[in-house]
Amino acid sequence: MEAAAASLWSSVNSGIVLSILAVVWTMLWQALQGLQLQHLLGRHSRRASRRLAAVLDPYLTVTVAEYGGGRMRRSDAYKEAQAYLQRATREARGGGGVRHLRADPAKDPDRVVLSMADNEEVADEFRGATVWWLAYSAQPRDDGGAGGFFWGRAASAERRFYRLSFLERDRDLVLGEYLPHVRREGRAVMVKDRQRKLFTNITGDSWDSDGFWSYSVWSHVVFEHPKTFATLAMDPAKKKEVMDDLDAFRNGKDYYARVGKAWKRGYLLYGPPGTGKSTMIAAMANYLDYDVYDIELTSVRTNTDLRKLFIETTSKSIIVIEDIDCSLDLTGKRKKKKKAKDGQSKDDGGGGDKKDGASSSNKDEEEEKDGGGSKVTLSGVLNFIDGLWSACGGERIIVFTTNHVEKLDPALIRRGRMDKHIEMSYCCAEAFRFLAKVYLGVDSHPLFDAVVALLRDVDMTPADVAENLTPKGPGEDADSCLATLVDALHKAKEDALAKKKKKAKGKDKEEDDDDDDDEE
Ligand SMILES: Nc1ncnc2c1ncn2[C@@H]1O[C@H](COP(=O)(O)OP(=O)(O)OP(=O)(O)O)[C@@H](O)[C@H]1O
Ligand SMILES: [Mg+2]
Repeated sequence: MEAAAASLWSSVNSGIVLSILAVVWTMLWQALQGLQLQHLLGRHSRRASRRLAAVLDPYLTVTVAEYGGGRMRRSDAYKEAQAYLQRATREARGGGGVRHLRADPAKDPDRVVLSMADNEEVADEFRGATVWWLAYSAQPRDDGGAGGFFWGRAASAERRFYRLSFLERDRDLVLGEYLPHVRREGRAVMVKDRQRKLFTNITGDSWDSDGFWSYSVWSHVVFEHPKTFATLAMDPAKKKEVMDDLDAFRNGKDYYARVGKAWKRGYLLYGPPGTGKSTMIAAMANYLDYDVYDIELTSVRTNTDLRKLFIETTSKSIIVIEDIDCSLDLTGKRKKKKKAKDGQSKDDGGGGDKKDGASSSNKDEEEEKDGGGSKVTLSGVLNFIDGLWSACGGERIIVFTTNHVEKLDPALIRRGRMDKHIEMSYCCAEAFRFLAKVYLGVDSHPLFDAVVALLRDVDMTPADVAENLTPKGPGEDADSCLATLVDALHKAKEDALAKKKKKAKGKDKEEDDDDDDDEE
């Protein structure tokens, strides 16, 4: 009982001391403000006040190291904390802000990435709790010359750290909620700030983002395609459907986890040349803010190489195989022919080509051994789309384009592999009106009706319509461009009629020849 009373008394005492200190400190602080010394002493006095308070309510710290656990790659947690703090540094103003910044080269050569300089501290608020982040660095161990070369620049660079300090009473809040919040927000900042890339499977060595000289199955350039859905001409209802589908995919992480599906989606874009399939891919990438991996299938030697390419793609990306029907003979006929030529039974050949999943990998190896040039097979591509490996990483969209959907093997384009089939068609009235608005800035014109009527009879691609609507010189305006389009449509109509007549004539002649043969 006595002990309890003593402890109560001591906590009351410490409460009183704390209150007195707080009052004294507030008075001192106001006096300093009055003397306009806040800017000079602000940071030092804040730190001193925290040390004072720490005597009564101890601080806990968490250190985030740039290269944690002896690994060669920068730790994700460090990168996320850095991105989070970069934003906090950008947003902090006045006395609470960081005064000493560190500038690192940015991807854009004219800019720098600003972060906290060493020994700078920034305060952050989270649900009523205050935390403090301190940046500091340590010199690396000297491991004597050669090692440094092999481990790359990272080994010789200084090691950087962030130390997070918080009050013990906020322990659960900070560890359980604030730190995950920092990582999440940091990731979002990284995604927003990153420069999107267009990758191609022409291999090369390069410095990676962590300063290592590395071999990569992909090489890239910055992705800067200007096309967006706002300038893509297609049936508005169809466009909305595609955009809604992309939104559902992007926000569907929980849904995919709940139904036990890998977080990926396949799109098949089909239609005649010039109807906007490649353009649609650029619009999708810009809409989702994803990287694009463009696979040139004829340069992929084996199914194993195709798998490697897939594994090295990152999430939040669109993987594209254009003109899939032309890239390779994916129907399995090639193999049957070859086996027939070798005098082998047909039964042990092409049937297995359509197998998917991990079980087909032995078949893949067999298939890879015969034939020359690219030996990617249908089963290799099926595996690539929805084999076990394809589930790694998540958040990927796979897009195939083709001019001849009827030529593709049904196994390749069944739902589940290519979940959404989008037909890109010839220019319709809506698409024309849209293009006229985008290219000429006109909503209506006396020639619109003529164009719309002609488009009903003639197949013209959006690419051709767009070309005719593009002013070619300073004297050209909406009137002249629309007149050019009407002429082009008339000509296309005449050509189509002439072609039709010629075809009919050819057919009649063939029938006549057949009749003669019968009579003979
Ligand atoms: N629907 C469209 N909306 C706006 N512009 C379009 C559209 N379709 C085509 N274009 C324009 O036409 C050009 C060719 O289009 P694109 O390369 O996307 O055609 P494609 O369907 O991929 O053709 P291919 O089958 O030959 O690869 C692009 O530069 C684009 O600006
Ligand atoms: Mg194309």
